[in-house]
Formats: sequence, C-alpha cells, structure tokens
Amino acid sequence: MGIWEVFLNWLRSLFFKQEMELSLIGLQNAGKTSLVNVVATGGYSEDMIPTVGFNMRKVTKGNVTIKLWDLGGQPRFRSMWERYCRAVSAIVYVVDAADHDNLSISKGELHDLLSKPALTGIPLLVLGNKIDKAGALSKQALTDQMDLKSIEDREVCCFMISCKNSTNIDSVINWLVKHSKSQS
Ligand SMILES: Nc1nc2c(ncn2[C@@H]2O[C@H](COP(=O)(O)OP(=O)(O)OP(=O)(O)O)[C@@H](O)[C@H]2O)c(=O)[nH]1
Ligand SMILES: [Mg+2]
Repeated sequence: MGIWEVFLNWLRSLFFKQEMELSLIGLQNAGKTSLVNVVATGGYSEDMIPTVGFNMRKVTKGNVTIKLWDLGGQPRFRSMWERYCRAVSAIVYVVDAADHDNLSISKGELHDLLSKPALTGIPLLVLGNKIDKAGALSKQALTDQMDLKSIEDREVCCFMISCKNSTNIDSVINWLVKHSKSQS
C-alpha cells in the first residue's frame, strides 16, 4: 500500500466511523457472555461465570464501534432488561436452541419484553445458539417455537449459531455492522 492510499484510508476511517449500542438479552446459560467473548476476541470457554447484573463491553469491527450491554439472564435480573434496551439500535436475543425445557419460558420473556411501549420498533436479532449440540432445533423449528412470525412492529432476523465452533458468527457481525450503517 502506498503512502497516499494509507492516508486516504485514514481519512475514510475518520469520516465513516460509526457507533452503535446493542443489548444482549436471553435466559441464563443461553450463551450471551460467550457470544461477546467470541465476537471480541474469538475466545470460547466452557467454564463461564453467570453474569451478575450486567457488563458493558466495547468492540470495534472495521469502522464500527459496538457498545454491548451484556445482561444477566437469571430471573432476578430480568426486570432490568427493558431499561437497558431503551436506547439501543438493536436488541440481540440469545436462545439455547438445545434446551427444549426452557424454550417456552424464553419465548414468554421475549414477547413480554417486546410488549413494552418504550421498545416499539427497535430491530430484533434472534440467535439460536449451541447448534453444535445434538438435538438443537432447526431455524424453522426455533422460529415456530419462539413465535417470531407474530412480531410485526419491527424488523426481525434470526440466525442459528455456535459460539463453541464459531459457526455463523461472521453473519452476526455483518448484520450488526450493516445495521449500524443504515441507522446513521
Ligand atoms: N455446547 C455449547 N455450549 C455453549 C455455547 N455457547 C455457550 N455455551 C456454554 O453455555 C454456558 C453458559 O454460557 P454463558 O455465556 O455464561 O451464558 P449467559 O447467557 O451469559 O448466562 P448468564 O450470564 O447467566 O445470563 C457455558 O458453559 C458456555 O460454555 C455453544 O455454542 N455450544
Ligand atoms: Mg452472561
């Protein structure tokens, strides 16, 4: 790369810098913190500590700086989800696609959250995680069981991912980055 090109790239990065804010929501053990780690550093660990309250992480992808609110999914933290979703460009809802027992609770919590008037219209990205596990649902089955088709007041997108194997993480990042551009 010539010096001129380097200079132009630097200028471009100054002008096209984007910022976006996201909230990661979902039941405990869904894999929210694992997703943050995989997106930020590519690292994955089996040995995770449940998030107490919330954590904030900033991740830069190209020209986009993403501020991530990683919220605790245990029942005692769910009442604060709404507060951390009010100012965001998108809500990322993580579901353990292999945990059939908790799907209806996850669906209930999602639809409860989306019913809050302050959150009307905020785009939703639903991620079915842990597809490396035997018995994980297909995208169609997850869409049906989470009743995603009934959500009509916002843009909804769904990907099936594995934080463990880094499956489809690039699609998630692309969606987020594209989304931040359409917002500005
Ligand atoms: N097999 C498999 N396990 C995963 C995957 N992603 C996360 N896990 C495991 O799921 C467990 C919970 O992950 P966390 O990222 O802590 O879940 P969380 O949603 O942040 O949970 P809370 O902070 O309590 O809300 C950990 O043991 C992870 O290793 C995956 O893609 N595949
Ligand atoms: Mg966590």
